[in-house]
Amino acid sequence: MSSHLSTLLSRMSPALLAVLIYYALFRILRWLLKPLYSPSLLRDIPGPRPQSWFTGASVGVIYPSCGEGLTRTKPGNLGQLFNAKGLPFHHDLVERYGGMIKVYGFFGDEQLYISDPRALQSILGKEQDAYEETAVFVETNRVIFGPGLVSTTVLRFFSLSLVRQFAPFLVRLGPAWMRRRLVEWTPNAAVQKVKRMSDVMHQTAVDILADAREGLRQEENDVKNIISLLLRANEIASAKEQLSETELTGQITVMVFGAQDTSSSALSRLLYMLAVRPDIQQNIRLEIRAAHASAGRHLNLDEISALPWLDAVLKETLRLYPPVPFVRRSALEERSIPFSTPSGNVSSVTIPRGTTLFLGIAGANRLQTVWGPDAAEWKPDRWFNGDHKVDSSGRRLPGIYSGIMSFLGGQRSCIGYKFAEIEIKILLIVLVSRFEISPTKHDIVWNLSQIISPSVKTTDSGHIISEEKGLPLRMKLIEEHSADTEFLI
Ligand code: HEM
Repeated sequence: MSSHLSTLLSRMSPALLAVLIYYALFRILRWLLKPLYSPSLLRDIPGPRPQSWFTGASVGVIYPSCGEGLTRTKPGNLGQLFNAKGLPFHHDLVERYGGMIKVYGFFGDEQLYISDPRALQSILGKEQDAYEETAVFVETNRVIFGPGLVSTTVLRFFSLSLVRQFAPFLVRLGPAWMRRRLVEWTPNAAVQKVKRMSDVMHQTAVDILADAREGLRQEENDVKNIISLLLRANEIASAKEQLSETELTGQITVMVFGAQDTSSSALSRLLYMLAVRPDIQQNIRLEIRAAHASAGRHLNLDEISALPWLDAVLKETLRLYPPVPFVRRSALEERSIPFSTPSGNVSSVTIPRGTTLFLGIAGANRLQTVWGPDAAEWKPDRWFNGDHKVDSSGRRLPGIYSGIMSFLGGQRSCIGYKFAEIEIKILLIVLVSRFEISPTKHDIVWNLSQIISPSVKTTDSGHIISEEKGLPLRMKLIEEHSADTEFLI
């Protein structure tokens, strides 16, 4: 390939070559100077000062509360928004600058970080057709969840979170088999780990499809699980609408893994909160016992839904600790986004086509204007105090689940939120009625990736010396249940 290029260049007349080089330089210069002659439409939006033009400057300040992981990164770096230890940074950002914030991506690219209810209503509501998932999100998912498409990382010196930004470009590097080879040859442990993960996900999806087909064959029409229903619907769809085998596998992967890590993240945080708050754990236990005593049999879905402490604890934990703290969108065309200013007035900002928006799920879930001055505290009983989930101008957050944003809102909100709710409640009923849950002496940290996950931190003189994924908790069997062979649920 390079010999072709050098042959081509050697045959080109020097004059033509010079014109091409000058033209390329002109385009680059024009792009670099654009901010000087065309003032930014986002110039009045507050936000942290840019410090690095190349990697984007998310913040001009190092937040002491962000922990060692963040203070170790260079200031003014996209890595801060995507840093594994960057959760407090996201919280501080919204507390400091409010619901509409300007942050910076690569090459000074201006982006918005939005938690304001009015703006979110517009983006996820009546204007939702003007926004789409970012190319980064789509391509990364295609790379990781799509079969044989592992092609992210030839840039071994970048961390994976940063590499994610390059996925849209890298995914165009030739056909799938070539990208696969590139990844196989990349001498980087993180890249190889993603490749193995992707392979396991793909193989699992293939196995699930095969099992579902076998189940359908044996049980004919009496199959009710979601994957068999999908397969059957696909079989009877017209040829034009039918999903290919690759698309089917991709759907299964997204469904299984979109459901798994989010739910397990939520459950981890719930168990942890109950461990550190034995009083509230006991409230749940008592109401479960009372419900069992009055029903005298397994609780049905309505009876489970009617347990007030269980419900309040789930809502409050998902509010304060959403497993997915933000999602991103890209503007398909120029749009105006209305938002409330700190003084309570309505303002608006016009965003150019292609602007990247961070939809701040965690930020919106903690807005004092919506949740009150104790917004940053875990207080399940706030859910007993009536509906105060509107901001000062009467705006509700457009979250699909009780006005919290954890499952998002609008047409691309979580399709599995009801399933997640009931699944988590059933698991908690089983665990809390059988075990007393308490914390261990381990130091737990909550890591930010696309989804939050816990790990155990070992420190020496204030420095992290090791970290291991997991959440050790003490589970003590409650005496009266030691002879149980069956749970009442
Ligand atoms: C606590 C558990 C869960 C949380 C916090 C959660 C959160 C979310 C969020 C925030 C989104 C929007 C992502 C975006 O637009 O970028 C989403 C989408 C999605 N979720 Fe969940 N989810 C959970 C459980 C589940 C379960 C159990 C399933 C499946 C049974 C599921 C399936 C999906 C799917 C397929 C989408 C994509 C929907 C679309 O793009 O149209 N999720 N989820």
